[in-house]
Amino acid sequence: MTLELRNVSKSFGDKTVVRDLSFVVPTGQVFSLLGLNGAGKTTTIRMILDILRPDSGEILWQGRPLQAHRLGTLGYLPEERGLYPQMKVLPQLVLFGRLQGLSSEQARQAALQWLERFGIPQHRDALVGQLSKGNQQKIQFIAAILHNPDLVILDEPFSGLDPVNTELFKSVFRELVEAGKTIIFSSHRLDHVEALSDAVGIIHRSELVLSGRVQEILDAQPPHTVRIGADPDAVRRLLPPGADVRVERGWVSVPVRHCAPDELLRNLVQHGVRVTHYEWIRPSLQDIFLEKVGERP
Ligand SMILES: Nc1ncnc2c1ncn2[C@@H]1O[C@H](COP(=O)(O)OP(=O)(O)OP(=O)(O)O)[C@@H](O)[C@H]1O
Repeated sequence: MTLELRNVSKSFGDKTVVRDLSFVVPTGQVFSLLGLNGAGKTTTIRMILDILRPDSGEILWQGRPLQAHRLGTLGYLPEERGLYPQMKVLPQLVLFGRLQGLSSEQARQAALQWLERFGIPQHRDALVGQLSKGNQQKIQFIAAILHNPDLVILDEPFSGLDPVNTELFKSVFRELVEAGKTIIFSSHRLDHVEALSDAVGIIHRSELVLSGRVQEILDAQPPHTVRIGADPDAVRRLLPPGADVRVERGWVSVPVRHCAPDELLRNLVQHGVRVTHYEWIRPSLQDIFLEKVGERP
């Protein structure tokens, strides 16, 4: 009961864009695809959607090719807007619902519920092209999930959203997870990825360079920094000259490679320095990503 990519490759001309990609997403899990611009994420998503055919390899949902499943199995939010700007919101959502196998009435009821959930029932009769960017993104999101698909693919779902709407999208996202949906999503916002995903795959130059459960990847990293609540000068005095001591918002940070953390804490206490906080910091997903791709995103 999974989405499975087995040794999938795709080239355009002589350029290989996805090379021998394999991963498994169990039903009900959230899997994030990460990578720099041009790494091959959207191409991978398009192959899962059967918009593009892999040159080799297989893509299976519940053990069968996606085309073999009933209409409406899949919901997709594309990175580029895919709406009709000259069409009104409600008729447009009804159209999308019907294309996914709903009756007009089912599509209308679902659209009205989701417009309410996203806080924009008043826009049902507006032209889509006249809505703000964030509200168009809400319509795009509704179009992806209106027909209650089992597999939901979201390409950059949070782009163009203000902080309030980002939180709203996150809460809808969590509701989809609670409802047992399998979700594949791609985002350059690694804080969202860390907060929302069960597992990630990092694609770099067309290849999967790291994949696994987020918590296991994070737990496997040794701490790289000590964050201390204490007088920065007192900390500096107890470190070798030239140690990289940073002070940010009242916290003192020292890379682990510049101090022996246990010894530093002992020394601080022995020297009577008041320590209000002492924490070992592990690399975040953003740190791990930057290390794997070796470049800034
Ligand atoms: N239809 C196509 N014909 C030729 N090259 C293509 C085609 N589609 C994508 N590419 C190339 O494949 C590479 C991967 O593109 P893709 O859109 O999959 O990257 P991405 O990881 O989604 O990037 P981004 O984060 O910028 O969306 C890019 O170099 C792109 O130019």
